[in-house]
Amino acid sequence: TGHHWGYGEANGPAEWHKGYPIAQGSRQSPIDIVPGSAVYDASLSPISLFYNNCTSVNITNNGHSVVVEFVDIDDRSVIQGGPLDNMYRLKQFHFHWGGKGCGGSEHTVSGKIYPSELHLVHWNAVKYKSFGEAAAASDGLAVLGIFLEIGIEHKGLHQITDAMYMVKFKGTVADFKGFNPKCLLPLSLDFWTYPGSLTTPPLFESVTWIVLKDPMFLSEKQMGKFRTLNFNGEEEESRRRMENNFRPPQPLKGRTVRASFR
Ligand SMILES: Cc1cc(=S)c(O)co1
Ligand SMILES: [Zn+2]
Repeated sequence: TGHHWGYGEANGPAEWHKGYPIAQGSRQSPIDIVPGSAVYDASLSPISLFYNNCTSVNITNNGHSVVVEFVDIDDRSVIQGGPLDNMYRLKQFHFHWGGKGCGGSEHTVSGKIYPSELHLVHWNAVKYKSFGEAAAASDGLAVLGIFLEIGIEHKGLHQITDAMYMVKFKGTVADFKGFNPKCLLPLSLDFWTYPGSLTTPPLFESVTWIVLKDPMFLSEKQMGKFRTLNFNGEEEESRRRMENNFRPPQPLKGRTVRASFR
């Protein structure tokens, strides 16, 4: 059916406003984070991640990214603290990345773009009955953003990059049990936070963003495995390598970015 959004010339971020007018809204994501302009807020408590009983279910290629999904029928894996008024349930995580030698993060820091960015998506199950309902509510989602930087290989990431051959094409899914994303966190949980949106259509302005200051590191070889994924389905003749699946920074429109650290 019709024209679907993507990251190509004809259907990429610059075109999304045609199908999703909120793309030009007042709290869109990502943004360029300028540390010098962030406001230190001593009232921000530390972020707490209770992932010890998290239950990963599968890994899938949805034609836009590679996604690991979790059981979210109870509060077994939640994020709380920081700017959040209550706990939010972990639903899935996914990545955005660039082409070889190129940037691919969505948030930038004083214009610096990272090779990739990990998004851990959580929803407010205290106030809303489903992810879908929460995703459309101004305080419905909390996304933890973690930059990826090229460096030493990441031991915890191997389980993910080793599974990518099973989800090469759009619409493929594979079992992916027993993965705890806690292993992906950097040492420091210092963060910036601001009110924003999903970075893909429908671009709902429902996300409290929590972006960690420090990146996690992975090797170029591991980063290369992300680029073995395809945007296209196995049956499509046009083979399109999955890369540059990131939305560029959007206007701040008067928003304040708060910092949990001095
Ligand atoms: C729910 C969701 C959140 C983000 S940030 C994304 O890229 C896709 O879907
Ligand atoms: Zn994302």
